[in-house]
Amino acid sequence: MPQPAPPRLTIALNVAGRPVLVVGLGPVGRRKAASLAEAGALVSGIDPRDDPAFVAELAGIPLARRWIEPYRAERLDAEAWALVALCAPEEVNRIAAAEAQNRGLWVATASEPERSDWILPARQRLGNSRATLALSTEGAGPALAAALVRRAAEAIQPWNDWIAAAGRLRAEARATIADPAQRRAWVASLASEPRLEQVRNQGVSVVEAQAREELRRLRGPLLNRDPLGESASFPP
Ligand SMILES: C[C@@]1(CC(=O)O)C2=NC(=C\c3[nH]c(c(CCC(=O)O)c3CC(=O)O)Cc3[nH]c(c(CC(=O)O)c3CCC(=O)O)/C=C3\N/C(=C\2)[C@@H](CCC(=O)O)[C@]3(C)CC(=O)O)/[C@H]1CCC(=O)O
Ligand SMILES: NC(=O)c1ccc[n+]([C@@H]2O[C@H](COP(=O)([O-])OP(=O)(O)OC[C@H]3O[C@@H](n4cnc5c(N)ncnc54)[C@H](O)[C@@H]3O)[C@@H](O)[C@H]2O)c1
Repeated sequence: MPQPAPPRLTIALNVAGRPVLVVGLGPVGRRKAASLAEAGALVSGIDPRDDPAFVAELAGIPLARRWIEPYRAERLDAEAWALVALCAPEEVNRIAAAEAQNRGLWVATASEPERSDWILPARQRLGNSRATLALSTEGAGPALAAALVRRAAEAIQPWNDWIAAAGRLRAEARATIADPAQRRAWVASLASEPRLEQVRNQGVSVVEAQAREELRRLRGPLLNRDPLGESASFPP
C-alpha cells in the first residue's frame, strides 16, 4: 500500500515586488490574482477573453499586466519569479503545469490540488495587526476552510490588538533588558495564560501600560550606556 503523502508545510511567503503569473482569469483566477496583488506581487494575468462582461469583472483586480491570448509557455519565462497559479480549464492547466514545473516554477493547480506545489489556504486578517490566521484543508473542503477560519478568527478576536502591543513591548524589551535569560523570560510572559486572561478582562491598553511599567523596573545596564558610544559595554 502506498504511504499517504505527509501533511504540507504552511509558510508566510514574501511576494512583494515579485512577478507572478495567473493563467485563466475566471472567478478562481481573479480570486488568486487579488490575493497575490494584496500581498504586493506584480500579477500578470493571461486569458483570451475580452468581452465587456469579463472586462467589468476584472475592474477591481490590480493586474500589473494582462495578456489577451491563450496561455503559451513563453509567458512563463518573462512573467514568473517562482509562483504560477493555474486557473484555466483542466486540460490547459495540465499542459501549463508540466511546462512550468520543467522550468522549476511552483504551480498551484486549481483543478487538481494534489498536483499543486502550493495551495492558498483560507485566510483571515486579525484586526489591524499584520497577523493572518490561515487554514488549509489541502483541498478536502475549501468552503469549510473559509468558514472555519472565520470562526477561529472570531475566537481569538480579544487578542487582535495585543499582537501589535506585544510586538512593541518585545522590541522595547530587546532594547532595555540586558540579561538574555531575563529578557526571554519576560518576553515569554507576554504570551502566558495569566497575561492573556488579563488582556481579555482588562483590555489591551491597561495591560500594555502595566507591562511597560514592569519593563521600566527591569531595565538593565543597556540603557545606561554611554550615549556617545558603546564604551560602557565594550571596554577597550
Ligand atoms: C480557501 C480558498 C482560497 C482562495 O481560493 O482564495 C480556496 N477555495 C476557496 C473557496 C471555494 N472553493 C470552492 C468553493 C465551492 C464550494 C466547495 O466546493 O467547497 C469555494 C467556496 C466559495 O467560493 O465561496 C470549490 C473548489 N475549490 C477547489 C476545487 C477543486 C477540487 O477540489 O478538486 C473546488 C471544486 C470545484 C468544482 O466543483 O469543480 C480547490 C481549491 N480551493 C482552494 C482554496 C485550494 C484548497 C484550499 C484548502 O482546502 O485548504 C484548492 C485546492 C486550490 C486552489 O484553488 O487554490 C477559497 C476561500 C475563499 C475565502 O476565504 O472566502
Ligand atoms: N468554480 C470554483 O469554485 C472552482 C474552485 C476551484 C477550482 N476550480 C477549477 O479552477 C479552474 C477555474 O475555475 P473557474 O470557476 O474560474 O472557471 P471559469 O471557466 O469561469 O474560468 C476559466 C477561465 O480560463 C480562461 N481560459 C480558457 N482557456 C484558456 C487558455 N488556453 N489560456 C488562458 N486562459 C484560458 C477562460 O477564458 C476563463 O476566463 C477550473 O479548472 C475549475 O475546475 C473551480
